[in-house]
Amino acid sequence: MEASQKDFETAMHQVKLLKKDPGNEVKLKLYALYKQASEGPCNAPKPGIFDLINKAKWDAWNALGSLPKETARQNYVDLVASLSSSESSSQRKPGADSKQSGYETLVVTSEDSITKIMFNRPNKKNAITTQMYHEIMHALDAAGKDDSAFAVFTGNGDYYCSGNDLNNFTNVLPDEVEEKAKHFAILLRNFVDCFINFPKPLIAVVNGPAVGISVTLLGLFDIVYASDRATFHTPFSHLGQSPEGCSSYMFPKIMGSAKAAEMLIFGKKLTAREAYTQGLVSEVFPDSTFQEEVWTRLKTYSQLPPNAMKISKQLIRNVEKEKLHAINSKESSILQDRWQSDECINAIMNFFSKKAKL
Ligand SMILES: CCCC/C=C/CC(=O)SCCNC(=O)CCNC(=O)[C@H](O)C(C)(C)COP(=O)(O)OP(=O)(O)OC[C@H]1O[C@@H](n2cnc3c(N)ncnc32)[C@H](O)[C@@H]1OP(=O)(O)O
Repeated sequence: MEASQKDFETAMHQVKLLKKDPGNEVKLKLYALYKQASEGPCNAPKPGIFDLINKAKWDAWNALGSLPKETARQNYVDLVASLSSSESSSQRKPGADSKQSGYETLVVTSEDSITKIMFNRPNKKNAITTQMYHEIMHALDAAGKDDSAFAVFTGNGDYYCSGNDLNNFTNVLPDEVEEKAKHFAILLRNFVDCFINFPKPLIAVVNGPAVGISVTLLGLFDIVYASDRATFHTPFSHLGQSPEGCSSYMFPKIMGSAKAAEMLIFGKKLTAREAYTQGLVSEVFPDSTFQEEVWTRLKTYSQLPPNAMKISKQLIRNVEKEKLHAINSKESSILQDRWQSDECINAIMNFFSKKAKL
């Protein structure tokens, strides 16, 4: 059920009862969601650069873009619920719903036999930092072993995920480039291996635009539900890079080589409907009812016998597992070279000099 105005007001009251200061990042998130839910997209003039507090608040609100009021209200209620529940977790009975601790870039929750892994850097469009890669690997490992029926990825805020955080490649001295590239190739390979190996059904709830590695990985997901606001974009050539996440194999297999080439070589951005037509997405929902429809459906599916679902997923996927590992290894090693190329280094510098936003 979508959060009502009454739920929203109750949550506003609950915030005041929190005993622990949730920290500035969370407070900014609460502020932004509150403003978006009550007033809609940011319409206030941007504060001056020296007005630090008001600028941080404005940035947080503005980062929510055109997120619908209802979704903001729901996210606000969910966030307050997760803050309240983590405060009272010491009194909670074992087995009850819980937000898992130890994550800074994700919100990981277990509810209704579903492990939900939410990218949680909405101000940065959920770009994946090195820390986030590690947290995702950790969350997947735990979700594979816990008693949930399946795992669901989604994004907080207006984006699903803007792909690799390009800051991962900045502040590297010239004589460190080779070593860093090797380090990231190993990280990438290990990261994608976790998706190839994940033993249970893996579902993506694509709440908004998806870029780069967050798109390519979808070929390794079992079901992809998308809001009609979502887009799918892999600007590898623009960045002097090449495909990863086994997309060089999975995308041609899913959508045919001609369509895959438009995405992977030319960086063609697909709408949710196009991604559905091309077989990358299982179903598209209107954004206004997306969360309610998808989660109602997933809660029903999560009551199916978990072992049967797990065995079916493995039957479908395991035939190609070794091949996927080999492809992942090859893609990672090619990227290791690409990251050291002038094409790639210049493209990343352009992004940060704001000349070439993709
Ligand atoms: C180690 C393994 C490596 C695996 C390799 C994977 C390859 C890829 O994933 S390639 C794809 C990389 N991603 C991109 O190229 C996207 C870059 N971002 C953008 O083009 C735009 O930010 C956007 C289209 C996603 C959103 O544009 P919009 O105008 O709406 O918002 P912004 O003001 O640009 O973004 C807000 C804020 O977030 C920062 N940000 C967003 N995405 C990234 C990113 N991928 N890396 C770093 N930072 C990102 C953006 O800089 C803004 O930050 P400030 O508010 O501080 O300016």
